Amino acid sequence: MGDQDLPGVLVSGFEGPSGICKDHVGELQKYFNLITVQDLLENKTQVGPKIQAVYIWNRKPAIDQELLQSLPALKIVANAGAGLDHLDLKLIASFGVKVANTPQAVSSPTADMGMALLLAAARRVVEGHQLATSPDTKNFSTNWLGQEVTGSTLGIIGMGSIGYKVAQRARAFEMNILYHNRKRRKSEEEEAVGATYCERLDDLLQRSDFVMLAMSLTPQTQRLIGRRELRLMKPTAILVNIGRGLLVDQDALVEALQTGVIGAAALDVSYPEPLPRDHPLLKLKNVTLTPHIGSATHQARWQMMENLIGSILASLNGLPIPNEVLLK
Ligand SMILES: O=CC(=O)O
Repeated sequence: MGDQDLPGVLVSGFEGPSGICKDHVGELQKYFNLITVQDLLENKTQVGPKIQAVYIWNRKPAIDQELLQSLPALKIVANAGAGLDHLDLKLIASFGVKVANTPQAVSSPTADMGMALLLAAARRVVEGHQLATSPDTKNFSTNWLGQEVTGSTLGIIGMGSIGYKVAQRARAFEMNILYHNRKRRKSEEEEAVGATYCERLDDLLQRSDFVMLAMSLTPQTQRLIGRRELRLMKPTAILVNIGRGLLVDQDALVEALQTGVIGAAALDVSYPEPLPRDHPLLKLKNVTLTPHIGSATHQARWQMMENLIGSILASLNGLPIPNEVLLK
């Protein structure tokens, strides 16, 4: 534990992949007394009442009824990231606790990641790397053909801040851009990136060479891309997912990739994460997988931490909370 006079903030831990970012601990300790879940478990009655905020990093710690009941002084749950599918917002609100997240910090790096995956899958970068570094040079070839990005059509599903930044980037690659979203963007916003609205998802799927999933996971978007939707796509189409694994029916995706229903997939997200090591997606050459690293840059992660510090301090001081998540 840190300085006992500072406000108590619960963090998942300091160690391992689910701990908070190691480089951030010193900065956080300038403002807060960091209390780990382990500290809380070991001494619930003494530690629980000191905790005024929960700092969620890598979707940890999980917030459930039992945890909320053990934190009587809790004011805010501060979540690193844009997605909120791991939080029960109604439950948290029922305890009078606020929620904040960090949407601005993640949108550019996640859009960059979407383009990185799109380009990698189109130009078969991972397979190419394996070929170029293989001890056996007999297959080394410059007849290593992929899909042309310039002039192709990108369909973006989910035109929030991440989707829009993808469109800005895709425009520089001279792509034709279609998008589908719950709400149509203003015409000036469409014109600024040259994006055409597709009211029908099916239209977008049929017309796109690349389909990029950039929406959040909700009960309405869960498994939005299933067997039927994959069959609407072109047999050469490349599906890129920078949203959440559950946006796609993964079994249907495996089948589509194995049988040539679509060309390839590039996924930053899956379910579960990580995939079991014997999962069929891991065996397919036409799959590029990364470990949910959309926002994983030094700059974005530092900004996320600074934003969360700001939101926690504002809530503890009774000020308007930057990036507060309001219940719809
Ligand atoms: O997954 C990343 C995020 O929710 O920002």
